[in-house]
Amino acid sequence: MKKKRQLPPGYGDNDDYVLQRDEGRSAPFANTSRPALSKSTWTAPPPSKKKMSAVFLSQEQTQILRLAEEGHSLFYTGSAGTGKSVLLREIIKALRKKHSKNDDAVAITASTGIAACNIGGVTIHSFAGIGLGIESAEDLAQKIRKNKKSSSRWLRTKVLIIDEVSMLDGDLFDKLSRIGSILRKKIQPFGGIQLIVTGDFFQLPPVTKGGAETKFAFEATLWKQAISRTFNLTKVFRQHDQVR
Ligand SMILES: Nc1ncnc2c1ncn2[C@@H]1O[C@H](COP(=O)(O)OP(=O)(O)OP(=O)(O)O)[C@@H](O)[C@H]1O
Repeated sequence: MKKKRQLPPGYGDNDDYVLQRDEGRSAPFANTSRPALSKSTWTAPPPSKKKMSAVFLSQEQTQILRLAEEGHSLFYTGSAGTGKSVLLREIIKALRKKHSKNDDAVAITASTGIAACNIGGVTIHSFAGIGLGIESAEDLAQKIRKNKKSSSRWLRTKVLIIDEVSMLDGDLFDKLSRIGSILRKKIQPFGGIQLIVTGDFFQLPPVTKGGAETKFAFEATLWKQAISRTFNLTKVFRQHDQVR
């Protein structure tokens, strides 16, 4: 039976920023209630001899960037073209600068190899050193301990970025969180690592295991504990004729 799609918890909980519930998103691309493509998006800055920043983040993007810099664990989403990737690149830049003394502080990962490539990262499986990740969290943690590279990565990471989270299985999210707690000897989810998670749960779902029912990451037991803020980007930047 087809699973009913639902929004992650936290939508609308947050009063720092407008988190608009976009009811129309259960029928992606076919709904008129989505924000109209903005005409006043961005005009290229005038040519100048001085090096200028190419991106001017919107107010909602800036708000998320600021919270990421302050160390909050957050999830942000938004439909296609709302600038999730652009924002992620800015967050990575800012957090790398913040943790410039530790090269391993910012771990950039995604649920799939292609998505990871797009952001210059690795898959979450590769970061975690879990292989296929079939074993229990305890067994996997034991295995990771024997691998110096993987275990030191877990210990040195301060921020874990996960892109395309819609394709990450909820049980795996819980497992990774427990592994982090075991290896870092801290009870908090992911052993206290800051999480920056993004993706669109209305785009790509997790891969099914031989037809088995999949659990979205936001349905994970530890999702709510691990993610303190949830944001929905609403301003669409991509124009109709723009190719992805
Ligand atoms: N703050 C901004 N100012 C101007 N243009 C922006 C801004 N943010 C994003 N864009 C532009 O909007 C387009 C879509 O951005 P981006 O690819 O980051 O969206 P996305 O949400 O990741 O889309 P998708 O989910 O389809 O991958 C790009 O052309 C990008 O350059």
